[in-house]
Amino acid sequence: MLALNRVAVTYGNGTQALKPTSLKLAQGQFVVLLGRSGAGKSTLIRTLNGLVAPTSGSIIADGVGSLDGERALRVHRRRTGMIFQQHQLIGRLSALDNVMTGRLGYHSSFRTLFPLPRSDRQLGLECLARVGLLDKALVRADQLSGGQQQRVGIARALVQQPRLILADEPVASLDPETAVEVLSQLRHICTTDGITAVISLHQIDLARRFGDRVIAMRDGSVVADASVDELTDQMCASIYRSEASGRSSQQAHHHSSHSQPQPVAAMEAAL
Ligand SMILES: Nc1ncnc2c1ncn2[C@@H]1O[C@H](COP(=O)(O)OP(=O)(O)OP(=O)(O)O)[C@@H](O)[C@H]1O
Repeated sequence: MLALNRVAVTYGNGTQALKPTSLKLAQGQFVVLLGRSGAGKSTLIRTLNGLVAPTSGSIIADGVGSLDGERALRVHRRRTGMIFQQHQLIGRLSALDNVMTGRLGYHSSFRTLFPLPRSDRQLGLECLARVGLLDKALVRADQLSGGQQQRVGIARALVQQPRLILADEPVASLDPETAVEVLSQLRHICTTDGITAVISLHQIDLARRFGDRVIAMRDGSVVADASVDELTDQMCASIYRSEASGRSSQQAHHHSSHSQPQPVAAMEAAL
């Protein structure tokens, strides 16, 4: 549903955060991005909904075409839900009102001066029900637990009726058990609705448990791209080892210099 054709990003300060990258994301695929801090995961995620414009290359989305066009980008953004590490909820608003902010893209700025239509509120309540928080609809967001706030974040993405969900380290600030709950819920919803998801995580066990496909990044490049079935126990163990003991940068540079991402073999060195 989304194709990146040699997309590269260089920020204003000269940092090349994403080297020319070509990827195809199938509709309904649950894709996990792994990589150390600074590898370029956030940049890739932000590029996928046009928050960061590619310096070169193009992104084509099914049904809207190239995201270079303003109209195409607007339509694509409307059907792309974002989930953030720190939820980015408005603390003094209720859970439901936070969810409803996800509908704003569907209305003109003039329309949003007035209460949103009843059908939108109904949809908001349904989305809260799907994340198990219907009973918290009227509770202020800042009175919810971290896990509940993140579930409100999921509901806010869902109310957009998205084709694509992008999540930048959505469970980084949650305890391990809550992280699993939140990811299970997200995974279940994406599978049920056929939503494509691109999610950055730092835990390989979660990547393995929830992803269909794992993409590892290093220094702005995709260095490994594998289906989750190709990830063996041995490889995961070696990834943990290299994470724990610090990795050989020489080895990493060797791999990142490949113009084509390597499959599983490179995953070990990638992280
Ligand atoms: N707005 C920006 N302006 C300049 N440089 C940036 C900007 N955002 C990110 N960078 C740089 O681009 C590189 C990739 O950063 P990015 O945030 O994409 O990595 P990441 O893999 O998401 O890291 P993390 O796991 O810490 O979020 C880093 O060197 C970072 O310092």
